[in-house]
Amino acid sequence: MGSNLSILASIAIIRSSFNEFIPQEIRSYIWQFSRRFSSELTIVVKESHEGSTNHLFNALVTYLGSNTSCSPSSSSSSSSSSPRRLTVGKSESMKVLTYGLDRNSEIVDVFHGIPMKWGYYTDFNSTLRYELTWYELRFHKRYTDLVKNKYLPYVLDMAKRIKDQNRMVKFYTTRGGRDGWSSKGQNLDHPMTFETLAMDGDLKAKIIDDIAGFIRGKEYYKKIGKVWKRGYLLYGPPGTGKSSLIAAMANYLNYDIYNLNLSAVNSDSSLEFLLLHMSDRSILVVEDIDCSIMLQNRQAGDHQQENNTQSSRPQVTLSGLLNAIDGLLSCCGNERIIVFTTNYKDRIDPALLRAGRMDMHIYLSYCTFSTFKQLAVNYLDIWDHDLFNSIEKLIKEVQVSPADVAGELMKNKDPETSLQGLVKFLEDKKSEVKLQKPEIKSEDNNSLEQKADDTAFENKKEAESPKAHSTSPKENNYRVKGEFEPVLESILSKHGDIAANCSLHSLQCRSSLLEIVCDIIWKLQAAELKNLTEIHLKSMLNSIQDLESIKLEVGWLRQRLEEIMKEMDKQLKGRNAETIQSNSNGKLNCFNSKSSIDGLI
Ligand SMILES: Nc1ncnc2c1ncn2[C@@H]1O[C@H](COP(=O)(O)OP(=O)(O)OP(=O)(O)O)[C@@H](O)[C@H]1O
Repeated sequence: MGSNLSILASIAIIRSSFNEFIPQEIRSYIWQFSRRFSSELTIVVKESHEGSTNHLFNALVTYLGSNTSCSPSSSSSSSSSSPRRLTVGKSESMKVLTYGLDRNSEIVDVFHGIPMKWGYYTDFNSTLRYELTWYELRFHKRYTDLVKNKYLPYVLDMAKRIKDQNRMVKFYTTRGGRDGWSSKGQNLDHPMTFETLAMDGDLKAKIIDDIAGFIRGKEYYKKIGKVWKRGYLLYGPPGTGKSSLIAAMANYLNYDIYNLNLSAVNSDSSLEFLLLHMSDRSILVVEDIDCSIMLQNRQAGDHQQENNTQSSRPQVTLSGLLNAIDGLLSCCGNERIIVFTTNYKDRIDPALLRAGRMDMHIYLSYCTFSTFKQLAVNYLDIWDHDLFNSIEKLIKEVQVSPADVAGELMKNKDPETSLQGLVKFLEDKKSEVKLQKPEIKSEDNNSLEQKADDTAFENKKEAESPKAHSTSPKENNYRVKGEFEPVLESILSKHGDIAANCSLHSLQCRSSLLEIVCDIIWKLQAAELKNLTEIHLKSMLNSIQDLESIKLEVGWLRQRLEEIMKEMDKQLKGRNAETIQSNSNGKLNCFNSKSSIDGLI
């Protein structure tokens, strides 16, 4: 293969010298004469075709240009020899320098082991005062079908990919109403990549795998009859990297971002209009989906009416959004990614979150030690330091976002000073939390959220207390998400090993079931209790009944959920219809959170 290539390269050099020194007319005559005896076929690709732009010509400019600069297009199915003269330039819409064949130069592209001999020629037409340019492809006649059916489509496809890879990612925003997207789009100059994004290694690898699988999945999606799109829900506290992850995705895929501000869209038809005017290979982002519109109220009845009572301006409805995501409308685009972000996953209607709409739910957590270590590499260029041990200990004790940590690390370029600053910041946070304890415990504080915090705090305190627990997740080797560990610890401590008699025996299955229980407790004790709806409660009860059916001992939790359900019924019945419509929408607005989980764990 190597010697073949060098022979072909030498031929190309001789040909290009020949082109430089022999006049065009004589060259044409010689070629025509020699081709009578040749087994080669020549295909000519002109700049325009049937009166309009020839896309194959433009694709060749990109494809052959990239081959000359040894860029990624030299895939396993194709390799090429280098030409002697190149052109080079950079346009505003490209991230990199782009190369091209210079006039009258040639290159051999080897496709599946077969030489494809390309030449780029120009001729000045003095009558039209116009320079004609064209590419010629020469290959052995026996490969005609291969060239037509495989090679040329391959060139078109590769050129598109190379162009997409090299072009600047654009960022579009909604202009409101029927005005569509901001017309030109801004160049997205966000430097975040998966290399610089600080995140636990496994999760990062899982996300990259998922995205890579998606972009390779054209045939698979076609085969299973699904629209080629994928949804990601990014949730977690502020400053944990949701927007950064979106930027990393866009830079990895080289997809444009369409940032959809739902509150600026005044009807379902405007939303349709916007989605129809997005390009393929793009990411649709709806940030803070829980705040954008009153999407969580689907179960309460007529949305339009509901929305109109809450705001004088009509808005997008939940069914409009669902239709946009996976109704017929979604078939109008290909290779699209939809990303929702929220700080409060529980506030989103489950219909929006189900698989097929949001295929992967990604929790962005508070800063862990491994996240910190990546930030230290990014910001200070250090992999280790004497202060790392203290930081590891402190980071486990306080909840700080990667944004908080990044902010501290940015304050000083000297690692010692910067890390000392971070240690101080974490210690201050720790003592702030300690100072807040008596405040939260204050008897006369009746606010629902604080009571919920209070209970959460009590549980955390119990989990942190040095008093030995009779059963701990670690003792049982149960593995649950980090944020559930204290909850599980409290459950096991109060109720013993509730999975001991479970009919599923593997540790992994039991851990997953315990995560469901923790999730329910978490939801009950979290500050979002005021948003608890009847539908949420019913779904929790269903899960608990399923868990009981496989002998998980969660009768205590079922009983409590039933009590809450009864209380909710009582409250809803007690209110008059008008109040229900304007206020509660089936939510447990004034249920006392403390009593909902008091004594549970
Ligand atoms: N995981 C991370 N890796 C690297 N930098 C991060 C990460 N998380 C946050 N940062 C830093 O903090 C800044 C804010 O983070 P970002 O906007 O991505 O958080 P967010 O979760 O989207 O916040 P919000 O919920 O408030 O919108 C980023 O510009 C970045 O500098």
